[in-house]
Amino acid sequence: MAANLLVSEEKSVPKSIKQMSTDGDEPPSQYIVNGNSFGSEDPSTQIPIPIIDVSLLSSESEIEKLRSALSSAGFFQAIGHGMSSSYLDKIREIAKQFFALPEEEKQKYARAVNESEGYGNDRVVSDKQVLDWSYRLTLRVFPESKRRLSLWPKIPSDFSETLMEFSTKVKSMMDYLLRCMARSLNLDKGSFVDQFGDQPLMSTRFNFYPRCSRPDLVLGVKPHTDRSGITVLLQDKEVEGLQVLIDDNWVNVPTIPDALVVNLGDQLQIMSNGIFKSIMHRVKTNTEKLRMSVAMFNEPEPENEIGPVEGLITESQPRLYRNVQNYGDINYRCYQEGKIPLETVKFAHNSVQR
Ligand SMILES: O=C(O)CCC(=O)C(=O)O
Ligand SMILES: [Fe+2]
Repeated sequence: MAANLLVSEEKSVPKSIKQMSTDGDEPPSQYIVNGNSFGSEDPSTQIPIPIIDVSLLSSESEIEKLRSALSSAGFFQAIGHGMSSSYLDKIREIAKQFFALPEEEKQKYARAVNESEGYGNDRVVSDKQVLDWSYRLTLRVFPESKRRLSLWPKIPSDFSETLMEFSTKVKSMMDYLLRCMARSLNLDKGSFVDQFGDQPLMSTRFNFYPRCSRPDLVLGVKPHTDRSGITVLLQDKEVEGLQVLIDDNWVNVPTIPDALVVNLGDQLQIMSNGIFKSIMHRVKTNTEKLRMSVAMFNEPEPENEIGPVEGLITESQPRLYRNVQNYGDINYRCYQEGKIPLETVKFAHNSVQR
């Protein structure tokens, strides 16, 4: 069934986004978002984006701020994470240098059709799919044994070393945050992080969004929730574009140069029995400036069965989700079939609770 939905990625778009961007072309129909533009954009709606100081999370007041941010929006800007401004600039710099390489050089790391790792555009899974106005380089960083080093750029020469170091730092921040999240709900501190297992999957995605002549019609990334457990995002230092859906309004996430955006993915919504939210987000395009970002996604070992933490299942808050294995596959299949992945793993209340 699903295989029928796969279309040839090569055939789908004749002219590259880069070329269309340079030529100022009117984007072709495959890129036009119509009909599914749920949520409204009202610049007068000022919803403040929570800021959490990671270095203060030993205090009860900051933990409470964390709980409140994750249970309302599932999302915050992290400061006090120990990575300096110049260090974060170094990460932005390797992204910038890679994307500035001639296309021919970048193609050495091209993503194979129907694979997720490597350099290229949006992965095409359906004829009906609206395409993202972006290029990305996706690389698995953990477990180390699953790195495909042939896809790691040789230029700039410090790319691999810089990425390995950044991944290690982000991973340890994520593990710490997962413990704090459990603490914020009065759970054992391993309640979430232990579900990731010994060999969680962590990938990085370098995103590059060229200028676009029709930001009113074309998105850098379509509305989605992340399939991960937890995502950390380094935004462009100057150019905004990320928006989150809060109370049916698309809210801009301002760029704070030293902050890392943290958002939960679907698998934390499952583990927290729906208390924490996996936020819907998207990326806008713009006519003036290109934008870059670096996302790190961490998700449980696929063989691990994950599910709502027992302590969060109560009479007033019954089990919302069933236990699942390999949520990544479920998410991918749903995406192909146009279903909302989290809806398909909801617990049927007439079955026996485990
Ligand atoms: O570029 C961004 O700001 C966000 C990208 C994103 O949501 C993703 O890669 O999943
Ligand atoms: Fe995302």
